[in-house]
Amino acid sequence: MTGPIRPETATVRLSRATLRDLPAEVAVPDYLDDETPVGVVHIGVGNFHRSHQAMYLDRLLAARSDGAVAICGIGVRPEDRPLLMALQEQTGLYSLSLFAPDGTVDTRIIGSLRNVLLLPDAPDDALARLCDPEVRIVSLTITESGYVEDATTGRRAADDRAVRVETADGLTTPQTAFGLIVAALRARRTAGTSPFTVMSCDNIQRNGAIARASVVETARLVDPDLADWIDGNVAFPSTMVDRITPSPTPSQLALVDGVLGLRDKAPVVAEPFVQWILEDDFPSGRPPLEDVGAIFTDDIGSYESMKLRLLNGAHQVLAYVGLLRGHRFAHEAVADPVVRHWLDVYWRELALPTLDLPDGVDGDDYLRTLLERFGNPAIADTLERLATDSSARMAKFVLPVLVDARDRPGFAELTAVILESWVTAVRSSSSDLISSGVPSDVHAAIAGGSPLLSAVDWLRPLSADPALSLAMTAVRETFDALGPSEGLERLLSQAPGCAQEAS
Ligand SMILES: NC(=O)c1ccc[n+]([C@@H]2O[C@H](COP(=O)([O-])OP(=O)(O)OC[C@H]3O[C@@H](n4cnc5c(N)ncnc54)[C@H](O)[C@@H]3O)[C@@H](O)[C@H]2O)c1
Ligand SMILES: O=P(O)(O)OC[C@@H](O)[C@@H](O)[C@H](O)[C@H](O)CO
Repeated sequence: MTGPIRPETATVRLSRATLRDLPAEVAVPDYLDDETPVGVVHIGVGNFHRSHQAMYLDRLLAARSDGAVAICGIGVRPEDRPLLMALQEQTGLYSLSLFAPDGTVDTRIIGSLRNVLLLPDAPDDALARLCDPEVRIVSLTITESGYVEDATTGRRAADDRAVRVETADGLTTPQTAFGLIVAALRARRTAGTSPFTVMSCDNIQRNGAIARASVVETARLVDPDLADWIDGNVAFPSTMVDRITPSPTPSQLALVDGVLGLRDKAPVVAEPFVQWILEDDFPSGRPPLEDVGAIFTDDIGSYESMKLRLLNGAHQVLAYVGLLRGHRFAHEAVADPVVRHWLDVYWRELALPTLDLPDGVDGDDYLRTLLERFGNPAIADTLERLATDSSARMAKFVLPVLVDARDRPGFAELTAVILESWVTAVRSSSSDLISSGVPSDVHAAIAGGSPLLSAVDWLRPLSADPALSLAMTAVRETFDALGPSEGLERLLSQAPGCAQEAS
């Protein structure tokens, strides 16, 4: 979803030299000439990293905080080349514009990304960066599908084609994020340099454990002793990250151009809301992120579950029900009473009862804030973005709710609507982004009309529920008879909890 990369024009470009030409209301970094070291290497320099972690480090650098560090960004996929080149030309500078629901836009230039490089173009430089003793953290936003080992889905590093290729030659030329991390940890161990901490910032429950398994099992394919050393000596804290960060729309790009008065080829737009909760497990040291709003906790699991089930899970329901109701943007979908009500049913009948909320968090407040965030028209989040990579997202965000909600009243009927809306929206979508995120087993089940519950691997935990199969047939019949949009309206009137007005 990274992009768009904007074409070359004659317009003056964002650069260190043109910072002084920006209007006074655009905050600019005044720390670019200092000697602050690069202390973090980040893999996956997409939109989100630049609206979130890079912004937190920008705040620390701007405050001249002890322990502030700059970032080196690395892309591992050739598709990242245009964005990374644009950032290189701008010496890592880019604008971050926060679009508030009232239409105000707050733009600042972020300077924490000291340099960027692409692994396939500069493998030696990339490895050298990770081996620099000043680097204490290697962080990741490589999407949920980027992790190669996951006990809950049965995914194994040994089955990953790219990992197999790079480990077959002993990781002399790492190609993946995990190959690069393992090669660097091996070199640091040999050199007697303490290991860095690996920090996943992807939306995955227990992202630290999934990152650990992905690194350790990649290492095991090259050297079992190294794998055990990594397992015993490297920290993998879990994190919960939150800020809705879509790809900019053309009108947002035009607005950012107008604000800057010059051309930024790599702008980021996001909502004003931001949250970062971390497990405090950084034995090699870390920046004082708590000074700029991050929260360290011993209770990371309950923050993760809350966010993944209530926000990301609801994004899935919103996307498929919203698409079937004919909407394009998240804010349009939540303004539709039928979609809004389905969201409320998902939250109150299924997701919320499965959660132990973190101390001090009120569920009603959290949901109210989510509705405001989803309803932000200025951010213009598309349902297409939310429906991308849908099979992985349904498995990670929605399935855990459904598994834990099996004894809830109305479970079969509500789950049937969620699953059938997903399949129907995916089947009827003309978007390549949406259909390419659905693996072949799901496509085969959809095309062959075979029962979804037994055909799709990640749905197996629900496959032994005959009431659910029956309810899914009933939903399909309603969609066939009335069309999905009207069908959703009809089914809503029969859904448990819908007599109560959505709060
Ligand atoms: N965008 C958001 O609102 C948001 C909010 C919270 C968390 N996140 C997390 O950040 C991730 C990235 O989101 P984004 O908005 O930056 O997306 P993006 O499309 O802008 O960037 C994705 C990045 O991931 C990299 N990537 C994808 N697959 C990879 C793989 N197999 N190996 C290595 N790198 C890979 C890409 O090269 C790119 O750099 C999400 O999947 C999610 O886990 C995003
Ligand atoms: O980016 P993903 O794949 O984790 O999920 C899609 C959206 O739900 C997600 O990007 C949210 O916008 C984000 O998690 C908000 O913090």
